[in-house]
Amino acid sequence: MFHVEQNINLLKEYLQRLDIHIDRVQVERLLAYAQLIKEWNRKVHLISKNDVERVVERHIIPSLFFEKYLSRFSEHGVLRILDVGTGAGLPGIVLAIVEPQWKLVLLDSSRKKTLFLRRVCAELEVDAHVVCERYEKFVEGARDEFDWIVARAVAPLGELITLVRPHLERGVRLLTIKGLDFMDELDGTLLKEFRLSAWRFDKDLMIEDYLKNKCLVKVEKLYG
Ligand SMILES: C[S@@+](CC[C@H](N)C(=O)[O-])C[C@H]1O[C@@H](n2cnc3c(N)ncnc32)[C@H](O)[C@@H]1O
Repeated sequence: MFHVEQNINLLKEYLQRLDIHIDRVQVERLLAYAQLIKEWNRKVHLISKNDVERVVERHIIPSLFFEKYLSRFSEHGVLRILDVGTGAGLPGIVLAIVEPQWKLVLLDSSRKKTLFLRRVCAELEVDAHVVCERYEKFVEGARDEFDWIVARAVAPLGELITLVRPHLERGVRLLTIKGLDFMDELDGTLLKEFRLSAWRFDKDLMIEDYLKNKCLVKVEKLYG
């Protein structure tokens, strides 16, 4: 059973704690999205079975962290964001719901998952461009410019940086979410080329243990 009341309350609590202001329709869309994940997860492996009842705290709220961080860069306009390995649309769909003026491209190599994403966009009137392709192929023909790449649970940090290197070398920044021990996932030689900054949410802000040891990591190419 999906604990609707509990999820609404948790979501509202975090929106307030994170100082994110969205209207009632957007809150309903986030919850409807959580419900669609739950329903589709029976036939398509979108998230771990253990997370189905906790989709709000395990998936929606961590995706809101991305929004909170990125929103400071959008004061002067629209952000163009590529979500690499978006899976069920995390964090991309959440960003598209909360920041409908941002331009989101949701990339995943799984046909079934992109089918799900197209359904979410149609059913919830979410404006995002869904692409079913491997990043390595996508980048060959990529014409679009992006400000940021976001990625969650796609690969260990060193592998992720190596994967999206073509965009990092063009000045696009990467934002990902990791455990506090993220440096263990990295070959030190990458630090000669890339600057890493970690951003941790105030521990007191977190009411769910699962979220306490997470941080956002920004990666950008060093020049000079
Ligand atoms: C563990 S899932 C995580 C999905 C989602 N970001 C989340 O946080 O739940 C990783 C996803 O990355 C996709 N993926 C992995 N490598 C990829 C690549 N090189 N290009 C495109 N998609 C990739 C997989 O198909 C899978 O859906």
